[in-house]
Amino acid sequence: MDVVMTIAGTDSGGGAGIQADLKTFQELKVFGTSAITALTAQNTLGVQGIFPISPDFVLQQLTSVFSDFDVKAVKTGMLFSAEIIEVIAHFLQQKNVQLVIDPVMIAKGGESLLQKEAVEALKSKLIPLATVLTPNIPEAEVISGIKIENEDQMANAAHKILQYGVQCVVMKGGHLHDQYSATDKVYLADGTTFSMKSERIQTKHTHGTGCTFSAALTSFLAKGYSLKNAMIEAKKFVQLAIENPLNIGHGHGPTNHFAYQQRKGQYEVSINES
Ligand SMILES: Nc1ncnc2c1ncn2[C@@H]1O[C@H](COP(=O)(O)OP(=O)(O)O)[C@@H](O)[C@H]1O
Ligand SMILES: Cc1ncc(COP(=O)(O)OP(=O)(O)O)c(N)n1
Repeated sequence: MDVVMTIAGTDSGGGAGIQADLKTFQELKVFGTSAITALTAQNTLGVQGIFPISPDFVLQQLTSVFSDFDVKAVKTGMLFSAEIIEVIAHFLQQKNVQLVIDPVMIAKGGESLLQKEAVEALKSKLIPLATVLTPNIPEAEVISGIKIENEDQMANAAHKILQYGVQCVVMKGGHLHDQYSATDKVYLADGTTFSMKSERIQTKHTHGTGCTFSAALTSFLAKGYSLKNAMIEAKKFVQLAIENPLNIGHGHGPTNHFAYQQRKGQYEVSINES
């Protein structure tokens, strides 16, 4: 059994964060472990409270898991502070794992999940260790310092981020103003690029899509898929999760982690090489 880990914050409402990651791991038949960076009191309407965990205790969780399991791949989500990022980066730089970083900054309701002064630590300490970085458009703007309104700016931002030392950047297109499609663009350090296009689902139930995508990507990497195939299957996982909503909660509801196993044979992501 392949062992994976999520280093992230909790979501008491179960749609994002640690809960979304573990549900995704379970559906993809990898063994999920975790190190929790912060507790959030959260539901589909927003984040009502944040209780950060001390950096020492984050380290204790990492040490417990790694001293016992052969962890193949790790993903990070909500990291909250520079101090927590520094502890994680110091720990992971001594480990031989594939690392997926979802640079979570702001929740859908506008609440900050990463302190502003932590962005520098993310850029200088953690991103250089990553196999893949999966920013949404606003996160890519903060990390690169480039405003993104068109494809050229997207490419410029991705190439600037690649210079921080990460091997691959996936610019997630959920926030792009495209009525018909949700296109994620993938930029690799070797200069190759491809895009993954799917139909844009008209729904408000997209809470936790970024967490779910990065957890699925981490699972497929742990199972030995190539970077490209892991990316394509992760996109399929999140598309089916959005397309088959659970319709629970009174706000932006969670996605459906069960749908991939039920319907994966019925859906293909459209790939465009360039
Ligand atoms: N309405 C939608 N229809 C289909 N796919 C979507 C939709 N919204 C987001 N996605 C997909 O969900 C994933 C997460 O994207 P995004 O919303 O940009 O990230 P985040 O949740 O981090 O803000 C991406 O693969 C994106 O293309
Ligand atoms: C604890 C926690 N982690 C991450 C997020 C953000 O999740 P994301 O997948 O980006 O989804 P939305 O915030 O856009 O719904 C979160 N809310 N909580």
